[in-house]
Amino acid sequence: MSDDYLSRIGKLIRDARQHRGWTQLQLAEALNTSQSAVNRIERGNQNISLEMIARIGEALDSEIVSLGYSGPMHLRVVGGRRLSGSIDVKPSKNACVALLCASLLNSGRTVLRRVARIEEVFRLLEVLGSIGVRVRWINDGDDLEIVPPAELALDDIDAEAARRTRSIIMFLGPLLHRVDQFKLPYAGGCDLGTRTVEPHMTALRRFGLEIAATDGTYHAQVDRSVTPERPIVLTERGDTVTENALLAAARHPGVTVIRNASSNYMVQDLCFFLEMLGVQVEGVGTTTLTVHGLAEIDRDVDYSPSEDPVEAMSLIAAAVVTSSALTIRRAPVEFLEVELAVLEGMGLDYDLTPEYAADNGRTRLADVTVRPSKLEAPIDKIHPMPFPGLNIDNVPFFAAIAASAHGQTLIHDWVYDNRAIYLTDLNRIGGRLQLLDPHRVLVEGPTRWRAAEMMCPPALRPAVVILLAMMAAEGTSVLRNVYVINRGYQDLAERLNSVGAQIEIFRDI
Ligand SMILES: CC(=O)N[C@H]1[C@@H](OP(=O)(O)OP(=O)(O)OC[C@H]2O[C@@H](n3ccc(=O)[nH]c3=O)[C@H](O)[C@@H]2O)O[C@H](CO)[C@@H](O)[C@@H]1O
Ligand SMILES: C=C(OP(=O)(O)O)C(=O)O
Repeated sequence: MSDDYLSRIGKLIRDARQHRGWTQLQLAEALNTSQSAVNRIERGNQNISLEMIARIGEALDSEIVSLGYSGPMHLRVVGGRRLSGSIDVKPSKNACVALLCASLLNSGRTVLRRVARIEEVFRLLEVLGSIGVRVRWINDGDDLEIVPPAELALDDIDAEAARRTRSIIMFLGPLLHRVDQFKLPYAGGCDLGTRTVEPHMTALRRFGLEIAATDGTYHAQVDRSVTPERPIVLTERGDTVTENALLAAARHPGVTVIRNASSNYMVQDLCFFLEMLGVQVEGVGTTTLTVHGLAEIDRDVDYSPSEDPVEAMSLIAAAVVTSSALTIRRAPVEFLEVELAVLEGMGLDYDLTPEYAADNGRTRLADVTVRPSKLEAPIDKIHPMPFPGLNIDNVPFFAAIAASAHGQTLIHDWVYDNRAIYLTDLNRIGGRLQLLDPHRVLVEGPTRWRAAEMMCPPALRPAVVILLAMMAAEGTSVLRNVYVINRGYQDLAERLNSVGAQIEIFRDI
């Protein structure tokens, strides 16, 4: 094996070990070897047999080091199959990433239940692990346990992992209370055009944080004499900016008022978690949040993030485009009300069970049963608004649904510069979408989807929309490089197969 291979395998092993929250010594004991041998393997300084790679994979319960699993992942979709039965919605990516950042506020042990095993979470766990936070999957890998160290090793931050996620920006709020001076790599995420971080800087400046951005790095400096005496007025009602302000306010020992706050699902989950940490938050679900912060937080807490409304919408769309009868269980209906009202207007035949509480005790869930329906294009355009409007991340699914409906639908994504453009990839599998300008697409339906082979667009929701259309297209399609889908959905292919889809996963070796 060449040295390059050895160091790549060594890095995979180190990452898998850190995912499990194991020390090198623990892994050495499981393998009946010495800690120095594990250290050499991880540094790529040790020739390693195939048998040893397999044993390490087994010990760490990680496919990362399984042979043949290192290349990009692709999907082969045999379309034209109806779905049936029921499928559960998983906890949301966006709440999970906010809560992982929020765990940095707490010196105690944070347990997060049923955290989605998705790439976005994995990247943040790599970052947390690299700065010395003890993170490990417990209870058969269902739940996460997080224990920050007394001192964070911020100089050792895994910059590569950090740059692959936008959520790293939410480290700023918690970190500004822990260190006076620090560096963070620039935030990444879906390629959706320019996504400003200026609103974050404006909000956090009120807590004394000053940022200079040079060479792909944010250089942060905290002036502890600055505190938010007056209300913080957000210049845009963004989700992560609201969360960052909440995270900063949580450990500001005083009252912080945040106006024009997002009241979206992930913000609510974060507020419920903060309350569990002892931080009182008034106004949850409204656009004014009043936070009674604590200088120190040291509690052992156990929290269950709520289900993902965007995943629920994806599954509803899967049923619609494949003309299937499908029950989507544990859908957070409160965050789907406008979406369901629009679908009802288009003629969707569906019903809802009585509501029940999510495991966080607060979010309202219901099971949605969707039946095959003859859909008509909506009279008015589909456009997003901050909650309680139609969720921006659900807009792409309306493109697929509109393509199944009779007539023309105008989709207006005023938020992102690129996302509407990616929707026109649907034309390569039989869609009739016309880009009017970068924000507006006219969709003509109904569509006779046809199988094709293509690359995923570099954005999560449009990529899933392509997958759904492939499921509706007769014949075999191939969707290449689905990392972007795995950023936000756990085992999507397997779960869709469990309700009748035929999707095969394959990888380059
Ligand atoms: C990790 C996470 O939670 N990500 C979500 C979060 O990202 P996040 O909070 O990072 O969203 P951004 O800050 O990128 O905002 C989205 C876009 O909307 C614009 N904007 C936003 C609010 C507003 O009132 N006016 C305005 O113009 C921003 O300039 C930007 O272009 O919110 C987005 C919008 O709901 C969602 O798509 C993302 O899934
Ligand atoms: C845009 C999205 O996410 P992120 O903010 O993580 O890029 C999304 O979830 O569709």
